[in-house]
Amino acid sequence: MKLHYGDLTDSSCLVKIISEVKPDEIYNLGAQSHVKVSFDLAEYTANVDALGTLRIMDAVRTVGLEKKVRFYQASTSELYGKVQEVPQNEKTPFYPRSPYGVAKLYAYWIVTNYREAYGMFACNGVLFNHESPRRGETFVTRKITRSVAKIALGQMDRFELGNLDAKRDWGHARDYVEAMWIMLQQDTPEDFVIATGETHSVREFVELAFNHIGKSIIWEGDGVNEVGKEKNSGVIRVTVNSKYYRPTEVDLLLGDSTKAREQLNWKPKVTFGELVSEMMEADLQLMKQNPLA
Ligand SMILES: C[C@H]1O[C@H](OP(=O)(O)OP(=O)(O)OC[C@H]2O[C@@H](n3cnc4c(=O)[nH]c(N)nc43)[C@H](O)[C@@H]2O)[C@@H](O)[C@@H](O)C1=O
Repeated sequence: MKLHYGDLTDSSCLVKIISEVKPDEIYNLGAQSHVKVSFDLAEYTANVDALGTLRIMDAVRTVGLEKKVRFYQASTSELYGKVQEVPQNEKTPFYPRSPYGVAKLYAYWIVTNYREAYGMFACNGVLFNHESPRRGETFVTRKITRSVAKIALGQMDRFELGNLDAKRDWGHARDYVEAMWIMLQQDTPEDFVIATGETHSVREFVELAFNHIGKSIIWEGDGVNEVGKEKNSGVIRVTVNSKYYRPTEVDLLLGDSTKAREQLNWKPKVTFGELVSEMMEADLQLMKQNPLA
């Protein structure tokens, strides 16, 4: 395996890498992927997430591999944003709610357009949130499991979150990466929703993470004044800080992956409870080994 340095904002390096490697498959997972950050870095997010996708596809055409390369685009449930129906499937209209979502909307359509215009084997995987112990520390699931692990080990007293009512269809990244690969092994390129079909609130994720360390959380107050307390001791473990709110929020995501289940014979293997446990165990280990992690 060889690592090539490159950047989605640099067309010439993309052409060089693709002409050297002559790949059979390309998985475009590159992005500024943090939704909240995209409000502060809107132009950069558009450049990387929207035009970056165009740059890769054009690089494939420039080197004459458009009939050979299979291309996977990391599309996202953030396209549904202010959801127009519940649950969301491949036919649900899009209504993105962040610069990230809008950039990914461009990417979705340029993939579709290049597939139709140039006969490229290109697929949009419309993946709902997928998590694992490798999740970045500033995404809500990992932020919770890291913080709860630190609380269990006496390294932290409490932590802050934003909107506790947001609901997400959270699956395990391992299952979802398998779906990406299966999409590219088909006879024809198509778009697929990948989701568990279950939705849970941030609040529920917190409760399960604390259950994993033998603690129950009860909630008191409203909005920014809400707190999560340990049921037995009354110690406050979670507070709300409005700095984590987004200017426009995606309140509820729930995916319908019937098409993938029927056509790709794909289904998620890891349950929500197993996902939270795996992430908790990994962060307990990490914080034991390195309290400064
Ligand atoms: C599919 C999609 O999945 C991800 O996007 P995301 O859903 O925005 O992920 P997240 O973990 O940042 O937020 C989930 C929810 O949790 C709420 N929330 C509350 N309190 C905090 C908090 O303290 N931090 C964060 N980050 N979120 C918080 C927040 O307001 C939101 O409603 C990316 O991979 C993206 O690239 C992607 O494509």
